[in-house]
This record gives sequence, C-alpha cells and structure tokens, in this order.
Amino acid sequence: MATFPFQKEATWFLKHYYLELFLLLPSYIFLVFLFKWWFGTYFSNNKKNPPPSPPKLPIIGNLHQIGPLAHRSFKSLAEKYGPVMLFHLGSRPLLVVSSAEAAHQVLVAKDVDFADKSNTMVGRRLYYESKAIAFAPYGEYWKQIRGISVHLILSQTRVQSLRNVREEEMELLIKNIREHIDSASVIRMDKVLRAFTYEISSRAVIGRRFSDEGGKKFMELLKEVHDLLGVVNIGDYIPWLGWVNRFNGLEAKIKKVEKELDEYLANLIQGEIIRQRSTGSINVDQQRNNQSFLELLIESQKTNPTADFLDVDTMKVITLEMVASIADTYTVIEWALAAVIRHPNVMAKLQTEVKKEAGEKSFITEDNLNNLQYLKAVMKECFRYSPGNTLVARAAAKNVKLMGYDIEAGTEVLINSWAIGKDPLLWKDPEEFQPERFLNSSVDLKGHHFEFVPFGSGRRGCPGIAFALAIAELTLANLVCNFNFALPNGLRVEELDMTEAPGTVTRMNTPLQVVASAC
Ligand code: HEM
Repeated sequence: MATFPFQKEATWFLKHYYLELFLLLPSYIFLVFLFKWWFGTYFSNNKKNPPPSPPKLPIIGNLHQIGPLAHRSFKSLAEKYGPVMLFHLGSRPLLVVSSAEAAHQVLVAKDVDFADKSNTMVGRRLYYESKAIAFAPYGEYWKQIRGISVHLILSQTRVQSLRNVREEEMELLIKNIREHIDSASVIRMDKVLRAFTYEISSRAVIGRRFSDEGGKKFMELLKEVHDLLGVVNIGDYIPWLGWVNRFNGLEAKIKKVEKELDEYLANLIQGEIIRQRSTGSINVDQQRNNQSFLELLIESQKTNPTADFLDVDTMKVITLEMVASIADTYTVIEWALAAVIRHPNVMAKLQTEVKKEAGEKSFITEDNLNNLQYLKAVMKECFRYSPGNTLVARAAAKNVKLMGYDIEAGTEVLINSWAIGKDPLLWKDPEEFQPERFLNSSVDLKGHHFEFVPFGSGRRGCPGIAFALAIAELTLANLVCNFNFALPNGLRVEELDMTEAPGTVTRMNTPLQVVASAC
C-alpha cells in the first residue's frame, strides 16, 4: 500500500488528539464563518450606504417582526427606523417606504428604476408564470399587454361605453336589497356587493352574466385564487424549506386551483373562438363599443399580425386579471358604506346631497355623479382611511440610489400607502373620518399627490382607476339614495369593526351586516 510523507507523524497526532480535534473542529468552522461574515459586512458596508434595518435573526431575518397585517407592522417600525427601511424576509430583501417624499421618488422620479415586480411562488404559478400585467417584469411584453388592455377595456371611451352594464346591474342590486326590506332580514353586504361587481366584470370582460353557464364555478375559483395569494409560503423566504409545501397541503391546493382555472379559461376562450367563427368575424372598428373584452382580444389576435405576444396563455391571464380586478372593487364599496354608517353626520349630509340630485326619481345615473361633490369627498376619504390596497408593490430593476441609500437590484419595494394616508405630518387628525378635508382641495386620487396614492402612480400606476371609481361612486350614491341602514343585534355604530383582514386585497375583518329600510 502506498504511504505519503509524514504519515507516521499524522497517525500519531490523530491517535492522541482526535478528541480535541473532534471538539475544536466546529469552533474552527464557526470562527472561519464569523470572520468571513464580519469581513464581508465591514467592507461592503464601508462601500455602500444601506437603509436602516431593524435587527434581524439568523435564517428568518426580520420575518418575526411582521404581523399578519403587514402595513400596520411596517407603520410601527417606521416610527422607530424612519420612512425608508430595509428588511430581510429570510433571504429576500424588502424595502419599505412610508413617506410621501420617498413614494414620489419610487413612483415617479425613479419610476423606470423601480418599475419591476417581485413575485411570490403562488402569484407566479396562478398567473401563468407572471404573465399578468400586474406581475409581469418591466419590459416589452408588459408594455404590449398593458397597452392592449387599456385600449380594449380601460380607456375613458371604453369605460364610458360600459356605462349601461353598470347602471343595469345597479338597478338589479337595488331590487335585490328591496326584497330584504319586508322581512327586515340581515344582509351580508360583502356577499351582495361581490355578486354585483362580479356580474359587472363578467359582462364587461366575458360578455355574459356570471349566473349563466358555469360562472359560479369561476367566482369560487377567483375566491380560491385570492385566498392562496394571501397564504404565507415559507419557501418564498427560505427556499430550502420549500419542500414543506408538499406536506402542509399548499402544493396540492395550488395544483388543483391551477388545473381547474386553466380548464375554465381554456374552455371560455375556445368557446368564444368557435362562436366568432360560426357568426363570422366582427368589425372591430364599427362595433367596438358593444363588444366584450374577450371578443375584442380574440379579434385583435386574428387581425393584428404584430400581436404575436398574444398567445393563448396571455389571453387567459389577462381575462382572469380583468375579471378579478373589477370584481374586487366590492371591497371599497363595503368599506365606504361601513364608514358612512359609522358616521351618521356624514350619512345625513351625503343622503341630503344625493336625494336632492335624484329629485323625483330614486336613481342616480352616471350623468349625476359630477354634481355630487360631497360624494366624491366621501369616496376619497374612504380611500385615505382604508384603501383597497394598503401596500403598493414594486421592485428595483437595477442598483439604484434612493434618498441617499443604496438599493440593490431585485430588492422588493412596498410603498405603505395606508401609513402615508395616516401620517400626522401630512394630514390633520388623520385618525378621524372627515370627508370635508377633501372639499375645496385639489388633492386627487390619480397619483399626482404623493400623500395620497391608493392607486399608485407613474408608468405602473393602476390603469383601472376610472372603471373602479365609476362603480364605487355610482353604487354608494344609489345605496344611500334608496335605503337607510341599521346594524343588526343591537350593535352600536361605534362598535363597527373597522379593522382589515389579512390578504393581498384589503377586505373588512368582520364582513358588514346591515338591516336595510326604505328612505
Ligand atoms: C378600488 C379599486 C382598485 C384599487 C384600490 C387599485 C389599486 C391598484 C394599485 C395600488 C396598483 C399598483 C400601482 C402601482 O404600482 O403604482 C394597481 C395596479 C393595477 N390595477 Fe388596480 N386598483 C383598483 C381597481 C382596478 C380595476 C377595476 C382594474 C381593471 C379593470 C385594475 C387593474 C390594475 C392593473 C392591470 C394593475 C397593474 C398595472 C401594472 O403593473 O402595469 N385595478 N391597482
């Protein structure tokens, strides 16, 4: 057998000192790692100026400091660490911005640098590998799908052309609530409003009511998608723990929803293609105003030779995205109704304004909305008080400086629009619900005023704002014009729970229940 030099000495050494070696080896390894870490941190910190961070723990980083209502945790932490904070959620860097000035930098001044998105595993999977507008990385594909969606459904002209859909569904909603009046039964407003906004989205996007052909299944699937998007997946933060999803049921649930959703959307698109073939192609220019989003999308794909980005998966995902976004506006209507019920003086003022505008008829049309200044102020105050999205999400597309700090490419960015709307330096009595603050004020919702960004701003700002406001204002006006609302079971208005439920879309923690009466 071959020997190597000093083998005898080495054998003797190991024989006598193996115990010490065995005990000391882990300490040596630990020291080497400690030195490497200190050396790396010392030199990289000397070169870079990272934002302040709360102290973090090994492996989980700052995960333990963030509660289920992340916007509230971030607001408390910002009081200590400032308006620009860097977190590490496991291995994922996250920048949280909580001031109007920093929001302006991210959303507009450095818009392109922060125009990217950082997705969770669930978002990637359920939205076709991030092919949705809101999830797509910044680039040519995103530009194309955002452009076509705005053109076919979200432009001012298209939103206007869908006005009859909103008004017809509004009349049905009023009829539905009237049916509860005689029995004085308790109405779950979240359910009633969700069915109403879903009908609008279904008619605008797919071209038929959800109660037709399997629409209920789609509505259930959308709810499952939402619930899944709100699930904390440990694998997003600590990738080597991703395997737990095979045992905690998450993977199985995602697979099921992924499959059912894909089948539903594939059938929907196939059905529309077959229908168009059998009835002949539509003339898009002449009939654009009367066609659904999906019809126009398929027509665009056939007639536009440059629309090669519009493959079947893209059609599925933007159909899904449009239906889900319109349907979700029910949450802001529910919040708004709860807020005015909780403030009887606001309700009285609003009812006076709306009834005066309605006159003899008991219906507010979209033509009336521009005359309702108090209604618009109430709506804005609702978006300040409880915005539908408490956090606006972006990601750094490259290494970038923000307010003097170095932010690394790929860092996820959250703008805490909820906290900015409650900043006492920007708002007088921010905890008070006072629509009057918006009367005679130039502050609007459209992303020009950075103390108020419920729809974001800049190139990735919400393109659905006109659609969302048209539904929300019309609905609130008609609800208070037709009904008085009391709370069931002797609940006093000041006891109404105005806290948020965890999740990506901010719903009420306790769904609003009312007893309606005619007024
Ligand atoms: C009250 C209702 C709504 C609220 C509060 C809301 C809020 C937001 C916010 C905060 C963003 C991120 C903006 C940013 O990063 O600067 C966003 C993006 C988006 N919203 Fe809305 N939205 C609402 C309704 C709608 C509706 C009705 C639609 C479509 C029909 C829609 C479609 C979108 C899309 C496609 C994006 C992604 C834009 C992009 O990444 O380029 N939203 N929305």
